[in-house]
Amino acid sequence: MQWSLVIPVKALARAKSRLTDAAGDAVRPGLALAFAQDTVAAALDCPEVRDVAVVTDDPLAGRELSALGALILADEPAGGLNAALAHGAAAVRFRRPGAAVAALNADLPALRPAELERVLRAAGEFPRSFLADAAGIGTTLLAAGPGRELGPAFGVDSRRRHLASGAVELAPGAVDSVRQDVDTGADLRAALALGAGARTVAAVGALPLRALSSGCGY
Ligand SMILES: Nc1nc2c(ncn2[C@@H]2O[C@H](COP(=O)(O)OP(=O)(O)OP(=O)(O)O)[C@@H](O)[C@H]2O)c(=O)[nH]1
Ligand SMILES: C=C(OP(=O)(O)O)C(=O)O
Repeated sequence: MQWSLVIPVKALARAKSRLTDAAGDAVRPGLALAFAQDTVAAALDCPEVRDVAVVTDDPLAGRELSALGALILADEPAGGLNAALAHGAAAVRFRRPGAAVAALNADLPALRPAELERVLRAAGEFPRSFLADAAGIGTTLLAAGPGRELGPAFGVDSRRRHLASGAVELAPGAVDSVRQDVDTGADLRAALALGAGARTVAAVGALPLRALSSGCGY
């Protein structure tokens, strides 16, 4: 089954606030953009992915992610992450009513196409399913097969909410790169250890050395 991915990207100036100690205001927007670029590029390289729609109002993110091949949708109705995802899924299905749709976070800089392929193949077995994040508390991917509502409930403790909503928790092996979202300096070190994409590696190269030491407060 081929999937349409919906990837939400918050305005870069406000994104990744939990990385503030590791990366100050001057570099954090560039880091958030690099995460999104590496996520979208890897997603578009995955054979199970038909297309990628990015929901964002950020002009720079829109230009850069469009250049990679993503369709850019307005961040409507300006009601936060879950409203943006519901809007994105509806827009995808307006164009192709039978689409299988999956929401994927934009902060997966180590994402590998082959690992995303394993997750999406597993998702194809269920009407609605999700993948928990590396911390085991959140969600990095929520999938809805043809004819099923996405029903996004991302945010703090979303693993529990997605389970309670009836979505099946996926447990494919060897998909660390799909689980490794980056919220903190420790997450960023973990993503770099897995092997982050080229844009993230370049953006991290611009950080002061202390940002990635384990004494940065995380
Ligand atoms: N389009 C859109 N995307 C959002 C919004 N809020 C969060 N996101 C995206 O949702 C995904 C998960 O975001 P979070 O990690 O919860 O938030 P964040 O802003 O990136 O990081 P924090 O500021 O540290 O919470 C990322 O891809 C964000 O860019 C929103 O209001 N609109
Ligand atoms: C939005 C989520 O991600 P984060 O852990 O980045 O807040 C989530 O896990 O539902």
